[in-house]
Amino acid sequence: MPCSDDPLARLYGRNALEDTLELLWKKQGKPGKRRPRCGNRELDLYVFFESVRSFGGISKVHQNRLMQPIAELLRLSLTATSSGYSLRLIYLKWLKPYEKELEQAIDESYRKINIACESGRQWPECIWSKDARLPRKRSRWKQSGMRVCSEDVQQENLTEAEKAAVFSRLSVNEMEPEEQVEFASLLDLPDLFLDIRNHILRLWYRDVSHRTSCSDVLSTVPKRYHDLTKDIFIYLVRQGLINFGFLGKNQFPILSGEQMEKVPHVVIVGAGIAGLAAARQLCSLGVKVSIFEARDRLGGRIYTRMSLNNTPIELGAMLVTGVQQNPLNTLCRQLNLILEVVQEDCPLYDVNGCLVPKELDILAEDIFNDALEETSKMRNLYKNQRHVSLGSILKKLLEEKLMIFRQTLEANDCMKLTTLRRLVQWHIANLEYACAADLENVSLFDWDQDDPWALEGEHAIVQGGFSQLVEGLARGFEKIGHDMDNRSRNPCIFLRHEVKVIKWSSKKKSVDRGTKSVSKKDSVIVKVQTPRASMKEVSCDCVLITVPLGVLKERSISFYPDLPIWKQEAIDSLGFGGLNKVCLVFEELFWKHSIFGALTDSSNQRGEFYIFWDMTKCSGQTPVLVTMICEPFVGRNEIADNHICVQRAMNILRRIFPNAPEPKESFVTRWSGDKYAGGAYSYIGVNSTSKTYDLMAENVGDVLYFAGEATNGRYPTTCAGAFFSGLREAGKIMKHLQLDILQLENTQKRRKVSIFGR
Ligand SMILES: Cc1cc2nc3c(=O)[nH]c(=O)nc-3n(C[C@H](O)[C@H](O)[C@H](O)COP(=O)(O)OP(=O)(O)OC[C@H]3O[C@@H](n4cnc5c(N)ncnc54)[C@H](O)[C@@H]3O)c2cc1C
Repeated sequence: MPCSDDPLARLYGRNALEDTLELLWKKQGKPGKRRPRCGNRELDLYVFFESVRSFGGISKVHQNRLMQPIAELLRLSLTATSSGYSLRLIYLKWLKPYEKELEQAIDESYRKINIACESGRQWPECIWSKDARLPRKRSRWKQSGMRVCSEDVQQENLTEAEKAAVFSRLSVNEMEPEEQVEFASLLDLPDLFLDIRNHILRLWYRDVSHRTSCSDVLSTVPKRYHDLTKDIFIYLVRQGLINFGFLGKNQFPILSGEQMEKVPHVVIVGAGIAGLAAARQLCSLGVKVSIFEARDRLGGRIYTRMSLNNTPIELGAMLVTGVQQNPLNTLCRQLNLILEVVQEDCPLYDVNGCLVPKELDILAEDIFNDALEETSKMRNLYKNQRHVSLGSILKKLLEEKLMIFRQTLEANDCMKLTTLRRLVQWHIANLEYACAADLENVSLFDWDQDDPWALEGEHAIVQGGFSQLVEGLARGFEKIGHDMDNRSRNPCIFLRHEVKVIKWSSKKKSVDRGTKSVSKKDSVIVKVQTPRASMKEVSCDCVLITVPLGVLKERSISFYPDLPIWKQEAIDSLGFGGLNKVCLVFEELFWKHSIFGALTDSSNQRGEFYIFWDMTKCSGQTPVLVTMICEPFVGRNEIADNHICVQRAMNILRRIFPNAPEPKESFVTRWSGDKYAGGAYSYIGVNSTSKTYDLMAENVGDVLYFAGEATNGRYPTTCAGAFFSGLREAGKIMKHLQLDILQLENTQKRRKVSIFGR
């Protein structure tokens, strides 16, 4: 029987090994035999035994000198000679005498689980790979086709559990740094941790429309591992890795009036995706949550407006970036929404309206990418000048490359160089779109610090509009748009309620372990301006602030006492830039590409209407084009009238399509001038570093928590990053308030779950 590639089967195999060894030791009068150690750590006997077996037994391992790869499977950093020798001795002493019994017991456990899988009883379905053997390699998958309904993500060579781990952005066969901290006692047995963790993730990803309960998980796992499984389950819930989003009707427990008094109360400022993600997570655990939102709508920088003929127009975010690993993909599955993958091909039109010849287009892209690559090598050269900008170095390098190219040209070929210059400007604009900043303000050192965490997969748009995700997250919350007087037992979102003042104290609070409630003595006071412009005070145990960085920079919310200096400095130094859209609704479709670019004459216009996105698929019918205005040209367009912005966009479009008709409807955004946004998204400016994001995320004195796009250094700028940050802070608050996730689960079961989720 080969080793299993399935974590659950491995858990049963491990359990069988442990049972058998204990029995045999007991028979020999050696109960509770201590575990062998090697390289200063406890040896994982199950992995050891199965690895030796998969290599054909200890004699073969010895003959063929295979102990080194086995040491690697055991994660031992031993030299070839010492590992071979000591491991062999350990095997001969601890496992060899029991080989037969162990083989029988493990194989029997594999057989049983196989039968259970085939008959669909008792254990959940397992992927059983006949040739699978340790180690499991993390592999990637091919990009999928045009339409993604996420369950059809076909990942090659990955088992179901491995897919679940990859979906969760976790390493399949390594403990993540956070996991190592939380489960330090398992550092010697990471495979045990990983098998349980990956198994739980798999159960969740099998059906993300329902809550995966701890008892569901325990019913599948050998008793020996129940305590550990509970801990890992709680950790995964707290980290927002399972049981997030919209989980059917029975999501929120109903609290009696008396319970409402006792449970902790959390105020969330802002009903963007970060605030809603946190609110949903906290409510599902029985926390009393009140969300205050200054606008009269949900979603913040996710804003789908309906045109006159009911066509969804994305005025804010429009792309689900990296669909395969994006948690918003899971939300789309839960809400039965369809994601349409965007074709990446982006032909570029020159100022004369003709397509740029392919070879020139490729050449310009190569020049740009080479120069960009070289900027990272320049970091060493400028390491003592932290304020050097990406723009200053990149532009120098580009100029050098263009000069070299010029020397290769014939005298009559100078047109080529001019086009090449325009193309290079286009690429600069495109990077300024991604950064929401003039590259002259972007840090040379850290601008791309989030690259290692880029989410896998293509980009996609949400059919019907992005705001549906936000509406989904807000299901079950009562929306109150008038002066607040919350008698409702439902969790509430108070629209048109602007938080003006937050009074807080960093004094430690006492948590009553009996009731798990936090003493109200030092609670935070939040002052809110209601729709009728009166001020109300609300007290709570802690506040989660999810307002955009632009709002914090403006100091539109006053803190008493002031925020600590480190926090205020982080707010002041992190960059926050602009991006606007002009959305054009047409009667008929007259373009053929999903995305296309337009070159401009002068670098002084490079980011104005330089790219056009076909958003027709968002509605499915009405032709819509969206074009961008990027930094550093956002300001001058925000002061222009709408019709002027539309005409500027149309002028560019008519260079390409001279007969383009007037749009029948148009929308122009002004995110930088928006009082409740102050810009589009964050970037690492010349005064900040990647660490600034960590400071943005740090809570102040267990009472002020911060979420939102600008608090997520791994996934900044995006909706996914904002969503993650909401879950992250909900997890921190759960931990601080000592919320007992399992106790809540049991209470819900006893009450047969009364709900107010619709
Ligand atoms: C034009 C544009 C295009 C974008 N494109 C994409 C894209 O394609 N893909 C992508 O992933 N991301 C994109 N983004 C970024 C994305 O929209 C954001 O990262 C994300 O929506 C941020 O969510 P959030 O919850 O952190 O903040 P927000 O959505 O801004 O939510 C914060 C909320 O706080 C509220 N608020 C502010 N002040 C107060 C106050 N005093 N009291 C109460 N409430 C207050 C605001 O009204 C807002 O609703 C784009 C952004 C813009 C502007």
